[in-house]
Amino acid sequence: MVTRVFCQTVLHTVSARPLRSAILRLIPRTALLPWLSSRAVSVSEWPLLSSPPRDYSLPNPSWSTEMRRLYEYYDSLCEKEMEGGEKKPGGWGRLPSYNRTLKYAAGGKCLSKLLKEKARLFTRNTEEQGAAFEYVVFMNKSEKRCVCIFQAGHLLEGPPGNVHGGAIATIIDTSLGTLAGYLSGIVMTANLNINYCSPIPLGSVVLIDSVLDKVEGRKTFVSCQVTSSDGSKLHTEATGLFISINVGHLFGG
Ligand SMILES: CCCCC/C=C\C/C=C\C/C=C\C/C=C\CCCC(=O)SCCNC(=O)CCNC(=O)[C@H](O)C(C)(C)COP(=O)(O)OP(=O)(O)OC[C@H]1O[C@@H](n2cnc3c(N)ncnc32)[C@H](O)[C@@H]1OP(=O)(O)O
Repeated sequence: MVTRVFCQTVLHTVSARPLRSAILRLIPRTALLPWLSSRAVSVSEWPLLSSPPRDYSLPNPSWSTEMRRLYEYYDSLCEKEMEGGEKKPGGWGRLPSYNRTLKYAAGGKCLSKLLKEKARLFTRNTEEQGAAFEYVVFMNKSEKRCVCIFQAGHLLEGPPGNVHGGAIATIIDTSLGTLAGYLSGIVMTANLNINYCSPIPLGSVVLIDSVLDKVEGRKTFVSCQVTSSDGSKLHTEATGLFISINVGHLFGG
């Protein structure tokens, strides 16, 4: 039962296939239900979850016209199922985003001691829409690239009227970490190198365009540029090194 809930949770919260596979490898094969083995499971197929968790990557009323315009643009590039079951190829896919990665596994044998009930993903830790990090990540698997559309809320102030450098580092880490995790499985940030070129006004919408530079064994090197939404102004540039880990490393192993 616990295993089943854990599997559901992983499938529900982790959209990147390598990362998802890595987590599911933790679970004895015999315990996996046949329907979990090789396919994505839609929310409606999860009878154990009373209500699906909120997907924070979907538009909400706090999103500005520019944020919505960019969302709709990238959404239009996404692979979509058309009438008759045919898939419209697009190359892009939107990654869902939740605030409690392993909430439903909290009753698990070893996980119960390790997971904190009150823990929340840092970038999704307020329910107040528009207050902090409003963002959505679109992934392009074949280009090994992702674009994060980010609207910075009023709680992220650093220099008056502008976004805090730590908040910028956070959304960069999130974008680069999402790309590295999507491509390489479970990873941790080992190094982030950031150049702040021009301030980001609070409330504005920026694009974080991240690409894979190279993979060397356990090391995934990625980089990104943060620009104004029309691409005319460079706000920030960064490189990141992410190291593939075994999941036990997260729990002191
Ligand atoms: C239950 C499972 C749950 C899994 C998660 C599931 C779902 C997630 C879902 C949603 C999340 C959504 C989005 C993700 C968003 C953001 C991601 C945020 C990521 C973070 O916010 S994460 C926190 C900050 N992060 C740390 O807290 C790391 C602390 N740190 C360590 O934990 C270790 O330090 C580690 C693991 C990094 C390496 O340790 P290690 O022992 O495994 O490996 P080792 O040291 O041997 O290094 C191997 C090779 O990397 C080279 N190397 C290492 N470090 C280097 C450096 N700094 N510069 C240059 N090269 C370096 C070595 O030189 C060697 O290279 P070589 O092989 O060539 O010799």
